[in-house]
Amino acid sequence: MPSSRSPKDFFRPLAVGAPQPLREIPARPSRAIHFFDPSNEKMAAKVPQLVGTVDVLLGNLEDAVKADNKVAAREGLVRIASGTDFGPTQLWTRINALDSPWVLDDLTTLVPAIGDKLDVVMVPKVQGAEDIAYVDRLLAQLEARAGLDRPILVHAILETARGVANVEEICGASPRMQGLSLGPADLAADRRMKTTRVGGGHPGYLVREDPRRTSDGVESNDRATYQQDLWHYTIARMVDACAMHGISPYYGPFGDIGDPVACEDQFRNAFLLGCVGAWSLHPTQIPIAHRVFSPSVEDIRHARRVVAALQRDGGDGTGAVMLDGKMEDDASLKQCLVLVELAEQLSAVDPELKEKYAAIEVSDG
Ligand SMILES: CC(=O)SCCNC(=O)CCNC(=O)[C@H](O)C(C)(C)COP(=O)(O)OP(=O)(O)OC[C@H]1O[C@@H](n2cnc3c(N)ncnc32)[C@H](O)[C@@H]1OP(=O)(O)O
Ligand SMILES: O=CC(=O)O
Ligand SMILES: [Mg+2]
Repeated sequence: MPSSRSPKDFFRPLAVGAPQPLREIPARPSRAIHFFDPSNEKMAAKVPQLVGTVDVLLGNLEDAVKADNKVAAREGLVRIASGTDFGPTQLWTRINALDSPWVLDDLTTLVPAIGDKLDVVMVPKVQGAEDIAYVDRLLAQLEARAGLDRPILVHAILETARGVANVEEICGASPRMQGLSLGPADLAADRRMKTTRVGGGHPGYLVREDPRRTSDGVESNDRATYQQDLWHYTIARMVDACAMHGISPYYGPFGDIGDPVACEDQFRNAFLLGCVGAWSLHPTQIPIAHRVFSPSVEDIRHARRVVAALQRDGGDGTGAVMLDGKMEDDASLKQCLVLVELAEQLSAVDPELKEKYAAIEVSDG
């Protein structure tokens, strides 16, 4: 709970007439958050055909949109959102940074015009709870004036050293907080890391096998090296902070569009650590994110077998059993239920996955 508001006030609307804040953030699948620049005509033209093929479409107004195109991007997003039926696909936007000359107009334009269609506002370069408090109050005022009946949620990008230091208070700063994304490019710059990439690893960040000596005492030069994950620490902190506050963590961008293999690896590391999705910068990254952030048929089969084993003969899920030579108990059951619940949520939005998961046969034993 943030220190700036007492527990009794935490779920009160921040403006008279603003919608009631949510007590729980709905777990809507958001495996790929697909970025498009609404001022780019070619990209904008692709939005209608992307509806239904991706969990989230995000109209980006911040970095990657030229300064001269900021107004066109904002107006383009209003036009696209007004003229598109998004069906099951969520619509998000990334507004400009809170210290930029554009952000006030971003919010005061978007909320009255398309606030009823916007699910989530992504706020870049969040430094602390005070940034969320500012957006929270302003959104409440704008929602009240626009007569909106549901609150727009807020997603923070973790891309400054101070933001990382304050990650727990950011996650708990408002009932609007929906999630956090890692912003590896800005974070690297802010931390003065010596990298030049948008996410992903670096061949120089590695561990090396110890030297091996042959029987005559000569050192072998043949020592294996293993590239390490530059983002492990930050993602792990994000995951814990999000879990503690009941919101969702996401890996952010992977800039090497031409390297789908490394993109998939980076996304999978994040998935295994607890993230629910990642950004897609190019249409080719959508299927990668959907594949990675959907549990495999094998994982769901195993998870269902564990659930069945612990609930067999009226079992209540407690105790220990042996399955395939391994001990399963209350704790492994809970892990399996995470996967089973995710499969159910994904089945509700993805007919292909629904069919695959439904076809899984769970054998006894
Ligand atoms: C660090 C950060 O902040 S990351 C987040 C901010 N960055 C972004 O949002 C980047 C978004 N993506 C892009 O700008 C582009 O994909 C780029 C610059 C990376 C590559 O663009 P291009 O060189 O045009 O890619 P490419 O030639 O492969 O595009 C093929 C087609 O897909 C379209 N396309 C490319 N990216 C997208 C996209 N994100 N959404 C929809 N359509 C897209 C192109 O317009 C092109 O259309 P066409 O066939 O009608 O000509
Ligand atoms: O905004 C994203 C980043 O990596 O920076
Ligand atoms: Mg950034």
